[in-house]
Amino acid sequence: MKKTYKISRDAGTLKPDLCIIGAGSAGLSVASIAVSMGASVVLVEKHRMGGECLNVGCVPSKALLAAAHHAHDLRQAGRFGIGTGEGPSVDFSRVREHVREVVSTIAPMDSIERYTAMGVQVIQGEASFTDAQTVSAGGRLIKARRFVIASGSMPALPSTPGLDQVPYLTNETVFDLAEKPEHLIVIGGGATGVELAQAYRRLGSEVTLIEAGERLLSGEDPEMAAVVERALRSEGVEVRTGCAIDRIERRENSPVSILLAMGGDGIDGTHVLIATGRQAVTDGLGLEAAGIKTDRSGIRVDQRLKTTNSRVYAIGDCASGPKLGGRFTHVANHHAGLVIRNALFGLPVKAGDTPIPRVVYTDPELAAVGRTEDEARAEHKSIRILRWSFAHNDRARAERATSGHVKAIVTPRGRILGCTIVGPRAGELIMPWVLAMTHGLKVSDLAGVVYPYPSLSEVTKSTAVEFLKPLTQNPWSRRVIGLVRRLG
Ligand SMILES: Cc1cc2nc3c(=O)[nH]c(=O)nc-3n(C[C@H](O)[C@H](O)[C@H](O)COP(=O)(O)OP(=O)(O)OC[C@H]3O[C@@H](n4cnc5c(N)ncnc54)[C@H](O)[C@@H]3O)c2cc1C
Ligand SMILES: NC(=O)c1ccc[n+]([C@@H]2O[C@H](COP(=O)([O-])OP(=O)(O)OC[C@H]3O[C@@H](n4cnc5c(N)ncnc54)[C@H](O)[C@@H]3O)[C@@H](O)[C@H]2O)c1
Repeated sequence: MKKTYKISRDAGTLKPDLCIIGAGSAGLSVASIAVSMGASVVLVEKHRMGGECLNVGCVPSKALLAAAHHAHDLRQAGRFGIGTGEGPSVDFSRVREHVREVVSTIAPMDSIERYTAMGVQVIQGEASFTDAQTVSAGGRLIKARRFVIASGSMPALPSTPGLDQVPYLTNETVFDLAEKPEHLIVIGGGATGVELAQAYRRLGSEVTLIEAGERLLSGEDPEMAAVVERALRSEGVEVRTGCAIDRIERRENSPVSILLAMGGDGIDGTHVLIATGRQAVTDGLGLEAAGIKTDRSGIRVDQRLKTTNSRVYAIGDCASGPKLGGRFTHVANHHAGLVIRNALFGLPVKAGDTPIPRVVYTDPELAAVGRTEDEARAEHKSIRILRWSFAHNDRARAERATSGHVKAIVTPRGRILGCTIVGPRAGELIMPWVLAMTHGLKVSDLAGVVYPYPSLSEVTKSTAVEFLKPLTQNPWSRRVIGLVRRLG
């Protein structure tokens, strides 16, 4: 389709409606929506189109997990009467090929060619503010009506003594492994650490997972995260929580050895993966020249996602502010929509207004939206907890995947405050709860919908019906039944 706008040029200076820095999930979303609405857009990327999610984050990690789950299923096949002899044989270089193929089948969606064809002007190079209204990139100056910084995040390395003396992996390098790590030590028990620990264990590595805090997945409901932790342990992942690392060193027979502050012999491994969190990418952006302030978590934004320079927004992983929703691709995409509304149409927006789901793609998966039990108790005098176990779901029984349960938190009047699901396909099953919370539906609304039998989705109904049970025990209902009986 022919575009009706032109990027105005003034002695080589580009003057688009929007200049976006970073072509990861956040930047690409803003670019594609803005250009489809008729805005002129310049998009600057210094490294790979698609950013972290496509190249070194969500996509390769889920592809690796898919391979690992297949290996696991083969080991479990005997329970279904299927013989697999010696169990799976894992060819790591072919697993890496599979991961690369998945990335490369999605890559064209994020490519320079596709965005250029849409009408976006893509500049390859590092973008840097030269003053409050100008960015320099790829030898061009850009004076946009509005700027969007979507520069993402990178691994935050711990200051552990000795780390710089050993070869270590991060999410930026781990997917390049072509050989099985005989003993992988994963440092950090957040989503990255637990997903990759399970993936490598299922692919046949010995895995030790070291977490400084008292438990894995510290942001999630403790009893639900414990189900994931138990699953990891039962598969043979050595989980060490509450462990402060004193130093890392290379020993004669071990490329990496972790020495704990509590003493002991140390943990010897062949590889170490650092999964200790993220830090926003802010270096090289020239933020000071543009009057843009940062804090420890990233580029400071208000609820409209505006930085301390009102022409400039920051979104996705690089942004820092209350209630932004966490570092997820779907949050980056959601921020993109908010910026479009505010920057192009002048409409009021407020980040934090929308319930944001989060999913850890282990087996069992853990998915959550809204408050955990502790958070709800801190805010509300009275709450009700509704539970339903996958052990009571016929489809889960048929598939022999009965570990886990749904835990919903509601007010006494049935307003949904939060829900966490740990169990098979929890990431899909969380959606009715997200929909209900987004549109202010009550838990009784979820009970009043017909669900197909036998489906996992029936756990939603079963959980919601728990809310109605006390009503059915009300003496009034017995009286009404008695009255109707007497009427014939
Ligand atoms: C192992 C792992 C698994 C994950 N799995 C999931 C998942 O399953 N689901 C989920 O929702 N999230 C997941 N995430 C998080 C998700 O990857 C991020 O939240 C998401 O990629 C953030 O997108 P973004 O656009 O903000 O940043 P990025 O994708 O990091 O993009 C930023 C881009 O900006 C570019 N850039 C930076 N500075 C400049 C500059 N000065 N000039 C030009 N370009 C610049 C960078 O090169 C980069 O391409 C995962 C993360 C990891 C590490
Ligand atoms: N499925 C998903 O959506 C998914 C998957 C992976 C990552 N992500 C996102 O990426 C972001 C980063 O996740 P992450 O897991 O890398 O980081 P994280 O910050 O969520 O977890 C890091 C963990 O490392 C621990 N830690 C820090 N320093 C340590 C040390 N020296 N020794 C031992 N433990 C230490 C912390 O206590 C914490 O539990 C998160 O926002 C997450 O939401 C999402």
